[in-house]
Formats: sequence, C-alpha cells, structure tokens
Amino acid sequence: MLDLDTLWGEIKDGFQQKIAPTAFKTWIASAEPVKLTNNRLTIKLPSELHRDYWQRNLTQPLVELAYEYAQEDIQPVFIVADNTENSQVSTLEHPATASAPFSQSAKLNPKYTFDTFVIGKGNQMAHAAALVVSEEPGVMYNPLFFYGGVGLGKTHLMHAIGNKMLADDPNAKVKYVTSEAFTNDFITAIQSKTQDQFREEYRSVDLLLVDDIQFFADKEGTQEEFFHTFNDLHDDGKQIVLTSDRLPNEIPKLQDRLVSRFAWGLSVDITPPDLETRIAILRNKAEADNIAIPDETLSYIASRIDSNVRELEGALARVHAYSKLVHQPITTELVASSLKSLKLDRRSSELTIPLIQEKVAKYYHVSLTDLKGKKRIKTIVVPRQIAMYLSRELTDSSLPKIGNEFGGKDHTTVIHAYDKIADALKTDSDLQAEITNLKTEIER
Ligand SMILES: Nc1ncnc2c1ncn2[C@@H]1O[C@H](COP(=O)(O)OP(=O)(O)OP(=O)(O)O)[C@@H](O)[C@H]1O
Repeated sequence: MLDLDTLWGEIKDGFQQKIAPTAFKTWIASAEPVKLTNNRLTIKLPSELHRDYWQRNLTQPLVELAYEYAQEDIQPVFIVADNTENSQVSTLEHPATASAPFSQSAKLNPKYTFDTFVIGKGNQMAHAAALVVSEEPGVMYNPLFFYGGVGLGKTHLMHAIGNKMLADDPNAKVKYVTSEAFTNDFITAIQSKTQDQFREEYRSVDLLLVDDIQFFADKEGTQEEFFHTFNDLHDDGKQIVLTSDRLPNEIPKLQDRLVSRFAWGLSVDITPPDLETRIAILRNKAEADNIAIPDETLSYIASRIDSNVRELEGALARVHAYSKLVHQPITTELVASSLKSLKLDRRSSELTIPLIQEKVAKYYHVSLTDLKGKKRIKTIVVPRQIAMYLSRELTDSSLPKIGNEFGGKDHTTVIHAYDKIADALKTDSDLQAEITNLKTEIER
C-alpha cells in the first residue's frame, strides 16, 4: 500500500537530484502533497503560476519518479491555494527568437541574484514569475510587471532575471534603466539629434528592465517613445520587465494604450515580508557579511522593523557599526540602545526641510519652485501641505522657520496645513499609505 508521505519524500529526493537548487526551492519545496487516492496524487500549489509551471514542466518527471519508486502509474492533480487574488495572468504566447551576439550593456548589481533572494509569502509569486521569465524570456509573461511599496525587492528580482539570463547566455543583450534614465536618454537624444542611436540602443535588446515607471506620469513625449520601444520589443518576442510602486491603471496620466499593453502579461504584487521572512532575510545578510549575531537578537530587530527590507538591512548595518564603535558583541541590549541613539542622531542632523521638500516634490511630480510657491491648484496645494506637515513631524524646526523655508509663509499657514493633513489622515487610507511611503523615503 502506497503511503503519501513516503511517496512524496521519494519524489522530492528525485527532483533534488534532477533540478537546480533555486528551481527546487521555488517549485518543489513550495508544493504540498494533500492526498493519495486510487493513484491520484493531489498536490497543493501556492499560485496559478506555480500550477502552470508544474503542468508544463514537472508533470512528466513526477510521473517518472513515482513510477521508478512505486512501479505504479501515479496521476497528479493540482489544486491552487487561495491566495492569488492580486495577480492577473494572461497567457499571450510569443515564440522565443534566437538572440544575436551583442556587447553587454547591463548595469546589474551582481549581488541581486535568485540565490540571495529570500522567498516568503509576500513575494513568492513574484519570485516564481521572475524565475520563469529568466528561463524562457519573451515566452510566457510579457511584460512582467512587479508592483508594491518601497524597498520590498522589486529591483532585486529584476536584476536577478538579468543576471540569470547573462549567466545562461553571456552574449544576451540586457538593458536595465530607471524610468528617469530612460527619460533623460530620450531628452539627450532629441537635443543631440541622435534619436536613431537611441532607438537602436533600446530596440535591439533581448531583455529590457525599466524600474519605477510611475515616474513616466505626466511625461507625454517619453511615454510616446516608450510605447514604440515596447511594441518593437514585444513584436520581436523580447522580454520586458517593469516595476512600479502601484498598478499601471493607478499611475496618474499614464496613457491608456500603455496601461492596456502592460496588462498583456502578468502583473504581480510584492507585499511586506512577515516576521519569519524578515528574520530569514536578516540571517542571510548577517551570514553574507560575517556578522555574529544571536538568533533572539535577529528576531528582536525583525520585530521592530516591519515596513521594508531596505530599512531592515540598514538597521543591521547600523547595529554592526555601533558594536564595532563601542567594541562590544551584538546583543539584544546593544541593539536596543544602538537603534535608539542612531535614530535620534539622524533626526536632528540629517532630516532637513529641504530634504523633505525634495522628496515630496519628487513623489508628487511637482517642481520645488511650485512646492514652495503660491499657486493654489489642488495638485500643488496638497503636496505643499504634506511637505509642511512632514517638516513639523520629522524635524525640530519652529513654525516660523518652516513657513520661511516655504517661500516666506506665515506660521498660521503652516498650522493650517498641519491640521488639514492630520485631520485627513484619520480617515483617508490612501493618504496614510502615501505618508508612510514618504517617511520611509525621507528617513532612508
Ligand atoms: N526577499 C528578499 N531577500 C533578500 N533581500 C531582499 C529581499 N527583498 C528585498 N531585499 C533587499 O532589500 C533591498 C531593497 O530592495 P529593492 O531595491 O529591490 O527594493 P524595491 O522594491 O525595488 O524598492 P524601490 O521601490 O525603492 O525601488 C535590497 O538590498 C534587496 O537586496
């Protein structure tokens, strides 16, 4: 009589011999055997994307492995765990085309690989999609669109795709840009009349990675150019990967035709890591940087910092620096005092009103002059009030000083702005999220 656990154990062992560790971690370790009746093996998978991958690539090996062990024909049945409501899959297929030998132009961070990425609930699907795309670029999910809050690993995954593709084929042409760099390149091309070179550069790649495309908002000309770049690459079956802090249809002033094209592939969100994942990320990082730190102290840091991974890594680096400074090993007490004192130092010395103004202006796509000016248009007034609010929250500056920094406004204007935002924050969840994002950006 075949027993579920033993059979699954054998199948897992078999896969471990057959496929690479990253693939094993992504596809096999995340699968859960549920039952075995009449030689039908029910397997629960974390998402539809995982199910598609199993059906396409792993079913046959599974049947063979099961037969090797049990001498029986086992038929797998896949069910999907119910946690994929945020993802939109469309299965437009495009044949992959052979890549030409181009010179490499990617500026990828070599540390951002699949191996150094910790998989958790909030990023499991994004990670799996990234792996599929790196293995078969231009075939399944094109474009692949990652969205989510700051510092959650979107850029990391994007680079991991590029790094994997180059490891598999060093001649592949991979280009990584932020949307701002794309815009700047485009403007330079117009100014220097080198549009042809610009097009050649962007339309001859095998993989185009564009980070933070929310900054395309309002830039008509750039969007037009990007539309054509996108079409050319997509028509040629070249892979495009995009990231943004929100879904395409939530990006203000993003042309409808871009929004609809971005929906052709797969959009997948990344949500903040849970406690276990945060601890695992910290442990990996501590090991990679040779930092000796007890488990309970790792848990303490992970429980204190829950917003984003960049902050988590920053905290570990600060604690490490502090322990060297005071010549003491890292303990929970040391961490508590170092996080506290460093936070206070930072508050008084680095957080200035101009820094807050710069970040707020960038976030809402308004100019610094307008932010500090007198225009009464809503799209400028609200960011101005938010910048005043944050100046009062995050610095020790007096009301008159804040008013002064905003083009010589009266302190009553600052009080009014502060109250308005504080009031709206009680009920407006969008505003709450924006303020949280901004604080993270400012305190980064
Ligand atoms: N799951 C993870 N495992 C390991 N490291 C991670 C993970 N998620 C994020 N990181 C690390 O956190 C840092 C921030 O990640 P990243 O820059 O990719 O964030 P992002 O989502 O692109 O943020 P932004 O919107 O600000 O561009 C990086 O150093 C990255 O390596």
